Parts: sequence; structure tokens; C-alpha cells
Amino acid sequence: MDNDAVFYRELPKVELHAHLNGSVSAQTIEKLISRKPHLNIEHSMTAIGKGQRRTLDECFEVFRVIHKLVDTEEDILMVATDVIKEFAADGVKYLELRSTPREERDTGLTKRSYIETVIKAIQKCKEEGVDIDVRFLVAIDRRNGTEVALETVNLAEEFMLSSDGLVVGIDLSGDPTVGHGKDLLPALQKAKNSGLKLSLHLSEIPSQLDESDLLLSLPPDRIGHGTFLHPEVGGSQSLVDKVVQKKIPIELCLTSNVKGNTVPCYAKHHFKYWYELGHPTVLCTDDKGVFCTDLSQEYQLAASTFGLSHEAVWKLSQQAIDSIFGPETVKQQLKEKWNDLHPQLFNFNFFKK
Ligand SMILES: CC(C)=CCNc1ncnc2c1ncn2[C@@H]1O[C@H](COP(=O)(O)O)[C@@H](O)[C@H]1O
Ligand SMILES: [Zn+2]
Repeated sequence: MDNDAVFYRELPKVELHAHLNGSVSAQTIEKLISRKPHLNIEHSMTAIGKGQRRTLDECFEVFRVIHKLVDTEEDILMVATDVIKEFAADGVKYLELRSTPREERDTGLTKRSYIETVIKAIQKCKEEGVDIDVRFLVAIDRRNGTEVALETVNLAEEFMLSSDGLVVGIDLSGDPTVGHGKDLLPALQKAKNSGLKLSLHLSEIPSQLDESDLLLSLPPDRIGHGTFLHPEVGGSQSLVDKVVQKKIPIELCLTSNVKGNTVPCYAKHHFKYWYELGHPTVLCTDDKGVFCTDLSQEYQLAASTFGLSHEAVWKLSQQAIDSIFGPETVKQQLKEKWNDLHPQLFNFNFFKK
């Protein structure tokens, strides 16, 4: 590993947009494949390698394959534990993991047990002393409609109160070409009223102006992607104004958007637009397993593409702390951690840039 790569790995980082089953590493996939040889799944079916690009449909097909491999309590526990440890090894100090509790017929687990299993993995890593603070966002798959969304919110509300602060919010995700946000609005509003934070995938594809406008009226506490919000790509100034006025942080996932073909190339990624506006932006991985990346690489990629100095990169990772859903006390602890680690990263000449 060259010095620059070491800098990005050592850089303390906050990861706020990571789907559990999209984050499964090649090593963990190998373990799952050996547990289920009868499925005839090969690793090439669960990841999109360097230089490859896929349509959104093809990407969502990858999740279907991974879900076949991850279909028992044991699998979910292993996957969540491995993913948390991998983020920690990559220098992530605070992680918000999101995952969709699936139907019982898919996993043999109720939605409640699914959530409990992810929580168990988080607690296990904590007990083992893994150096990372992990929180959980319960995900709503937009494809599943109003009823399931409400059921998910009710469960998340229960766990927000009983999980010792581990469940902090709701994620809205799933195939953006399916369903409409208006059907999910009551569930999202209920979640918000009960104190759950909202991170919503928004304008991930073009022509969702109405839906984005509607969902922004909640307003969400963070936006996932927001690829087509700004006027240059068919969005609108009024959407941008709303996001800016309400200072809603945007989670940006460079590799995911380029490999998923919603952005033509790294240089044209909307990171540039929002960063130059001085708007709160947080670099994230989305699906580190599927897109063969990690958060260090995403920071390095943003820096090399947009000419950011190490100091600017430091600021970006430090400012991400303000966008977490964890409590104020955790924000303070993280800020102290960043201050403690700063000299280590910047006092060595070989890191200087
Ligand atoms: C297709 C593509 C470019 C993917 C990246 N963008 C995404 N957009 C919307 N939902 C997503 C995306 N990536 C992952 N998800 C959601 O996360 C799920 C996988 O993680 P989990 O089972 O919830 O633990 C997917 O089934 C999907 O519902
Ligand atoms: Zn996502």
C-alpha cells in the first residue's frame, strides 16, 4: 500500500450510508457459497468489478442473488459481524448500518427477529471491543408498499425504545423505478413524529421531481444520493433551494453511482455541485461488497477527481460527524477522537501533500 492509501485508511471516517446485504465482502461471500453449494452461485454474480458498469435492473438482480445466500439467522449474524469488523479495519469510527427486515418466507425469521439478529451482531462487536460505534437504520423497501412500511415503522419505534439507542432511524430504499413515495408518506411521517430520524433515497433516477418535492416536505434528516435534484441534470432550482434552506445533508456514493450508471463518470459526479455550494455532503459506500470498494477508496477517489488536499479531506470527514443520527454526546466523543488523531496523520512528512 502506498503512503497516500495509508493516509486514507488511517483517516478516521464516518459511514452513514451502507446497506448490510450490499456490503458483504468477497471473503464472506466465499463462506456463504461454501455453506450453500447447491445454489450454484459464483462470486462473479454478487459483485461488479473494476471498470464494469451495470443497469439499475442488473444491480438489483445482484441483491436478489445475495439474498438467496443470506437466508438464515446464522447467515445474517455472520454477515453483520463481518461487515462491522471490515468497516472498523478500514478506519471507520462510527457506522450507521441499514437493512431491510425481509418477509418470513425468505429467511425463516420474523421481521422482529431479523432486527434482533442485526442488533445482536452490533452488541457482539461491542463486547469484543471492536473500535467502532455502530447504529442501525431499519430499512423500508419502497417496492413493498404502504402496509409493510407501516409495519416496519412500528417495529423500528419499538426498538428505538428498547435497543439502548442502537436503532436510531429509518431508511427508504429499494428499486427507485417501482412504487411512489406518496404511498409511504404516512408511515414516514409517523416515524418522524415518534422521534426516528429519516434518511431517504431521493432523486436517484431522473423524473422523480414530484416525489422528491413531496418527500422533502417531511423534511428528511438526510438524503441518499440526490443525483437528479439540481437543474443541470433535469432537477429544479426550487428543489435545490429546499435542500439548502433546510440544510439537509446529502450522502454521496461515487463508485455506486458510476457503476450503477446514473452518473456518466467520476468527474461529472454531483459531489462537485454540492461541495462547491458549501452544502453538508458525506462520502459513503452504499454497497461496498457489490461495488468492490471501501470508504477509504471513496475518499481517495473524491480527492483525486476533485483535487482536494489532505486538509480538505480531513475537514470533509470531520464535518460528517455533524450529520450522524446518534446523540449529541456521541458527536462530542467523535470530535475529541478526531482531534486526538489529527497530529498522528499530519505530523509525518510522508503524508504531506
Ligand atoms: C442499483 C444500484 C445502483 C444500487 C445502489 N442504490 C440503491 N438504491 C436503492 N436501494 C438500494 C441501493 N443499494 C441497496 N439498496 C437496498 O438495499 C437492499 C440490500 O440490503 P439489505 O438487504 O436491506 O441489507 C436492496 O435490496 C435494496 O432494497
Ligand atoms: Zn443506498
